[in-house]
Amino acid sequence: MPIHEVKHPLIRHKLGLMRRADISTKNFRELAQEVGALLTYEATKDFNLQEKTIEGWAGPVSVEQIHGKKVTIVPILRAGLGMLDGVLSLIPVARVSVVGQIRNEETLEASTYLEKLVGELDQRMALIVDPMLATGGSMISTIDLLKKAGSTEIRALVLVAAPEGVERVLEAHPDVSIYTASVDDHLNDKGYILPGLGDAGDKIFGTKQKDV
Ligand SMILES: O=P(O)(O)OC[C@H]1O[C@H](OP(=O)(O)OP(=O)(O)O)[C@H](O)[C@@H]1O
Ligand SMILES: O=c1cc[nH]c(=O)[nH]1
Ligand SMILES: [Mg+2]
Repeated sequence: MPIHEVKHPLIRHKLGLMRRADISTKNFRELAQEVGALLTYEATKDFNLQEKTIEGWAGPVSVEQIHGKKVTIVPILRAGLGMLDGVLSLIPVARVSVVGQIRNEETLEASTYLEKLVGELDQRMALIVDPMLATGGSMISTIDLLKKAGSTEIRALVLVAAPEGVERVLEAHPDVSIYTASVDDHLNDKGYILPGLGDAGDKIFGTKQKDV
């Protein structure tokens, strides 16, 4: 199923806390990382395991290890950095590929300003992280460039998604799975998600909130 709205009570509760208008930068940051980790838990639940015998405290013991899964985490700058540590807390050996996308606030078109990808993309699952999937432009542009660079297996982790954006992304890239804490109601006339979180980048970095 390409869209996974994760209904776990911890995620629902934490996302509810993030929606408060008066949330502090500190709390927003902490919760973005925590929900990022919980989405990672869900997005990796089909990873294959292989058995291995190791030396345990009482002799040889058979244990399970994740098999053959190299991962690159792809935070979309800026706001994606707000989830990166949460994902790394569960996949500490993952390589990080950084993509900068900025959305023109008038046209809502995304443009790429940084592309720093790790090697062997054809052998890695790419986990794109960005708190917000609004029109879908930033996500589509990121998936386009990852595929051009060799990625074949891509999953996207977003805190909140707009139905309009989900539809656009899945139309352009039906092979990509999206994991989100919520598919919200709709976009407003400025391309912001309602009820949404407001401007996630501004909340994470403590920059001035724009009039959304
Ligand atoms: O789905 P879209 O319509 O493309 O909108 C979503 C994008 O907009 C925000 O980033 P923004 O461009 O504000 O940059 P920032 O992360 O630096 O704040 C957000 O973090 C997503 O990347
Ligand atoms: O609702 C939105 C849409 C785009 N970017 C955000 O930070 N929030
Ligand atoms: Mg922003």
